[in-house]
Amino acid sequence: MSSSDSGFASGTLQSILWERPTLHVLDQLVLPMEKKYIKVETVQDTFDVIRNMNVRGAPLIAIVAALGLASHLVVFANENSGNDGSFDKVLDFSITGIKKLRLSRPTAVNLFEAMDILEQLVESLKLDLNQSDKSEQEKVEAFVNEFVAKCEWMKDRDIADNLSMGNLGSEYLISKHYKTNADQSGKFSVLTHCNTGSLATAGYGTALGIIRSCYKANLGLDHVYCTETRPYNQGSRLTAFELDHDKIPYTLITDSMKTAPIKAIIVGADRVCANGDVANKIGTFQLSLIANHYGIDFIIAAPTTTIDLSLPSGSHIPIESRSSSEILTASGTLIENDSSSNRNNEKTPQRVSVAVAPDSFNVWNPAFDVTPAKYITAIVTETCVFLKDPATGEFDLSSCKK
Ligand SMILES: CSC[C@H]1O[C@H](OP(=O)(O)O)[C@H](O)[C@@H]1O
Repeated sequence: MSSSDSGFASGTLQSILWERPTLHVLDQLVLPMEKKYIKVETVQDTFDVIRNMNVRGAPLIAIVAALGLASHLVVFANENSGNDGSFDKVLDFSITGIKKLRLSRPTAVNLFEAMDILEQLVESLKLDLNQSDKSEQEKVEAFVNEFVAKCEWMKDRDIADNLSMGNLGSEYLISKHYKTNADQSGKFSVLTHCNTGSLATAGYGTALGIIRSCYKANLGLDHVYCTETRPYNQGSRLTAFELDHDKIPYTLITDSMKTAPIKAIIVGADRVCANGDVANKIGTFQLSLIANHYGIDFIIAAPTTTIDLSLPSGSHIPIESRSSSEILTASGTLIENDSSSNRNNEKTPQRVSVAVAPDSFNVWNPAFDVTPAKYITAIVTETCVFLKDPATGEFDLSSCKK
């Protein structure tokens, strides 16, 4: 089932709609031309919307996985309530769902952090409830309530992290006293890549959250350049849309353009390693080289749920390779076409894909690349801004250096 409205209501940009136990996700494959929510009812639905990138973004992937599993668990528990062995069935269902969702996308560590939390919760509740004198039905009810509450906690934690990161990152940017123009007015612009806003998280965003906070502070940031971010076009379809929606001055540019008058590049992350190497959307690494060539700051914004201290460096990060069709075609939306009008003769957008090369051409489509820590100026999280130790030139992500 999906609810849609063509064009854009002035409502807030909500990547997910959660009304326990029902989950709808905003279909990002048809944004910005169409606002359509998809109801996610099963673990398979959840896997599919993540795998197919109806929803995307490191934090959002984790939260949709958790809430999608929670939604299906409630229905499964109701269908099995009162039957013998229903508690064991619910435990098995949860573990099986967690294992399946771990396979949806490999690079963003947030997904695995969330699945680890849920797996540990299942194990601890299994022990506690089996040691209790509760009935089978009471065990199931207690388990489901705890599981769903934990998933809702992840959603709320993400929003809180983003707001905190926004403040810390804004303070950091302003502390740099960038002077872009001759009048030394302190006005400056930044560039961002891919989408790291409300559409990549449960709300507000990471790098785009910092941009939102800094712009609202009215202490310098007055323009944002965003790259289109081929092949999925997160920048042209999602980030430009978010900036337009928030009335933050922006300019959309191609991925190859590097002539913008910027003072910093600020991007998100899908996985930050122990040494500060970062996996992020393909094209990020070359931006870090450009930043270092021109001597401008290259800043990573990521909640601590994106930090993976188990990996010593970026060479250990699994990089997702996606379908060649995503590169061989440019997807868009057909607006002006008589055949696309509905029975009321209103123009309804139709999603179209146009071939940019024959499908016989050889393609390589890695969704991410790795930026070495040496090209990174700062890593902003919700708890602190990590800077390199001047003595070693290295990040120590186990402690915060403001
Ligand atoms: C807020 S982190 C978003 C992060 O995720 C994006 O990847 P994808 O759109 O493929 O999920 C991109 O790497 C962003 O930086």
